[in-house]
Amino acid sequence: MISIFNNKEEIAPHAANIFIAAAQNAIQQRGRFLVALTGGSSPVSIYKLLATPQYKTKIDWNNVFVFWGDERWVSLEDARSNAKMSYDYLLSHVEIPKSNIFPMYKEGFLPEEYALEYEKSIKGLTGENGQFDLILLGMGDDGHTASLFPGEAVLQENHKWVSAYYLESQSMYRITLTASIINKAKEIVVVTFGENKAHALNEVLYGDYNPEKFPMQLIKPLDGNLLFLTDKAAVSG
Ligand SMILES: O=C(O)[C@H](O)[C@@H](O)[C@H](O)[C@H](O)COP(=O)(O)O
Repeated sequence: MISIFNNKEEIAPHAANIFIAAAQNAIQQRGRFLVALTGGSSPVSIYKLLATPQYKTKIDWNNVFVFWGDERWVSLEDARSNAKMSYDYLLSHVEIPKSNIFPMYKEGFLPEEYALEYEKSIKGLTGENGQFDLILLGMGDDGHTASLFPGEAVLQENHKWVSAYYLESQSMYRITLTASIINKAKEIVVVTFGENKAHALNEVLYGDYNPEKFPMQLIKPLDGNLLFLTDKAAVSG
């Protein structure tokens, strides 16, 4: 499903309300809310909103468990860290136990080793079913999502839930949830807007199936819901 807003400012309250509803339902039904956050610039206004008293008091943060969809393999203080961004705008402003937060980086680990650890951490909460209550994703201008980049071997990963690899084009390691675990989620919300996304979004939604070129096409929940939150500029292509 796709919801098209007039502009990006209208997206944030809608996304924040989806987050709150998903958290309240999950906590009511299963006693905890398991969410994967996204990096990029698109979620910033959503995180800021969730950190305001009006929104944050609607969630029992003690029962929220935070993971990420992907990460640049950089320290948690690095300006490129998705975890840092999420702390700066959201996690530092809510009463969430530190032990409920699972950044996709750990000092002293190799990225591939930590990918295995990260998968274990997810299994520790979900068991073998691997079901997140909510996964937030963004989409790059090239149609990548999380760190599922066009043409990379990780696109074919059907077994591992978490994978780390060296991304030549950015000269850095990336660590990412794979499509196989993302697609197990109850709810997947893709936040992407602006005219730069128009070409990729059009291909992802209406083009031929070619996930090697537009990896976002791999995101097809097995049993859950997929929602795109976008603006008019991104559907103008
Ligand atoms: O940057 C990241 O951490 C994510 O890996 C990436 O998938 C991101 O969501 C897109 O690149 C969109 O980024 P923008 O929201 O900045 O357009």
